[in-house]
Amino acid sequence: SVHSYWRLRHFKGPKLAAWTDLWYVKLSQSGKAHLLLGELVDKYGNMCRIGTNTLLTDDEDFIRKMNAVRSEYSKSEWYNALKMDGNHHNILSETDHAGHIDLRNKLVNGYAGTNNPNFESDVDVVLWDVINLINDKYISQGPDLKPLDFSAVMQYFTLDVVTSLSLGKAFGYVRQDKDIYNYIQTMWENFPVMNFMLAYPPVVRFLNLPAIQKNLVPSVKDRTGLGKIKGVAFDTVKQRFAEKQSGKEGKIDMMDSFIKNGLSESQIADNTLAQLLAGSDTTVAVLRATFVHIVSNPHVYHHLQAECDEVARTIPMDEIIPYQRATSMPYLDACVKESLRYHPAATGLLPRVVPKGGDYYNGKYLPPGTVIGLAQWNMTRKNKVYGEDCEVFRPERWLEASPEKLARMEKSHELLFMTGRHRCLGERIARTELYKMTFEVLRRFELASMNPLRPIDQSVNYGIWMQRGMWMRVERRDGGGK
Ligand code: HEM
Repeated sequence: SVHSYWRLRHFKGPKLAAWTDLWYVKLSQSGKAHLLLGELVDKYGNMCRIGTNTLLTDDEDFIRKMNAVRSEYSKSEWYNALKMDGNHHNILSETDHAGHIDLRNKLVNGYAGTNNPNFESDVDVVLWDVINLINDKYISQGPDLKPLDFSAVMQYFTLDVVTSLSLGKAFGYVRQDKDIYNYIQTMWENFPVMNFMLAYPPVVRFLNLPAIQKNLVPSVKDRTGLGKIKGVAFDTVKQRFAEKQSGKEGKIDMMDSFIKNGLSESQIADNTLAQLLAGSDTTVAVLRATFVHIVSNPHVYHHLQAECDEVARTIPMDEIIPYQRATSMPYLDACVKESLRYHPAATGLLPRVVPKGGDYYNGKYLPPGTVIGLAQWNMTRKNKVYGEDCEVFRPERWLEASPEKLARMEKSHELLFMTGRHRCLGERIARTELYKMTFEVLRRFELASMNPLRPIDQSVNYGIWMQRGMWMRVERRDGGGK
C-alpha cells in the first residue's frame, strides 16, 4: 500500500520491493539467494529495502546492536516457519523475548562442558565410525575404484553427533551408511517449502491456525522423515524420564541437564529436532567446504597434510586428536576459519524487528515493526576486513595479518555464529567436529575429487545449504601419521 511504501521510502532498493513482497519470494526460491541479496547490498547500500516492510543489512555494528543481550529488537515472525510442534516453540522458532530467554536458560547448561563432561569422547566415537567405514568400504587401490560420496558421509557424521549428544545415543547413520528414516531425502523435499514459508510470513500466519497446524507439523506417527525422528526422540526421552523417576542415575549428558533444568519430554524431543536443523545441516556444509577447498588447492593440501603428519607423530593411530591440541595447530586453525568464512553455513535472513519507539540508522528513521534481515554472504567478503583477495580461499590470510588486522577479522568472524543473546549454542560442538575431522581424515587418507570440474553435483542455498554428490577417490596413507 501507499502507507507501507511511504514508511520506508528513504531506504533504497529495487522499485518493486517497495510495493510487493512477492519478488523477494521469487528471489528466495532461486537457490542462490545468498548471492542475490549480496548484490542488492552492493548496489543499494548496507541498509537497503528488500520488501514492503523489510530491510537488509551487512552492517556488523548494527547487527551486534540488534542482538545485544539488552537489545529490545526481537526475532521476526519469519522464525515461525521453524516451529515443529503445534503446542510450543523450540529454541529456533521462539520469537517472544521472555519465552526465548526462558528456553535458552534451560538449554544453555546442557551445551556447557561442566554439564556434559563426555561430550568430546562422544564425538570421538562417531568419528571412529567414519574412519572405520572409509577403511572398510571406500579404499580404492589402482583400478579398483570404490567411490565415496563424501557429502553423504559427512552428513551422517553430523547427524550422529547431534543425536548422540542430545539423546545419549547416535541414530547410527554412519554405521548403517544410509539415510535412516529418510531425514536427508525429507529435507530435500521440504526445504523449498519451508523456505517459501520463511520468505512469505502470511502463509505461516495462516498455517499457524491450530486446526491447520495440527495436520502439518511432523507427527510422531509418521513412518519416515522428521515425524519419525521426532517419534524416536520422544521414545528415547520418555525412557530417560522413566529411568530418572525410578531413581536410576543415568549418563551425565545434555539430556540429563535439560531434564534437571525443567524441560518437559515433548520440549526435549522438539528441541532435538531443531538441533538437527541448527547443528547438522550447518556443520556439514562447512565440513564439505573444507574438504572441497583442501582438495582443490594443492598448496593448502600439502601444507596442511605436512602439519598434520608432524603432529600425528605424537598421537598414535588408535587415538583421536584432543580438541585442544587440534586448535593449537596454526595452519589447521587457519583452514577451519577460512572455510567458515568462505562458505558461511547459516545464510538465511535471520531477521529482527525494530522495537516500539523506532530507531535510527545513520540518521534515517526506522519505524517500529520494521523487519531487518542479514546479508551474511557479504559480511564474510569485505575487502576492508579480509583483504582485496577475499573472494578466494586462502588460509594464509589468518597467519599473515598484523595483530590489529587479525583482531578486526576475528571480530567480523564472530558473527558467523551470531553474538549476544542469539549466539549459537552449539559453536563448541561444531568446532570440535571441524578440527577433529579435518585432522583425522588428512593424516589417514589421501583424497582426490573424482570430478574436479564439478566437485559437488548439486549445491543449492535455502538459507541452509542442500548439497549432494561429492565424489572422492580415497587411498589409505599407510605411512601417514606413523
Ligand atoms: C558451523 C556450524 C554452525 C554455524 C555456522 C551456526 C550458526 C548459528 C547462528 C548464526 C545462529 C543464530 C541464529 C539466529 O540468529 O536466529 C545459531 C543459533 C543456534 N545454533 Fe548454531 N551454528 C552451527 C552449529 C550448531 C550446532 C552443532 C548446534 C547444536 C548441536 C547448534 C545449535 C544452535 C542453537 C540451539 C541455536 C539457537 C540459539 C538461540 O536462539 O538462542 N549450532 N547458530
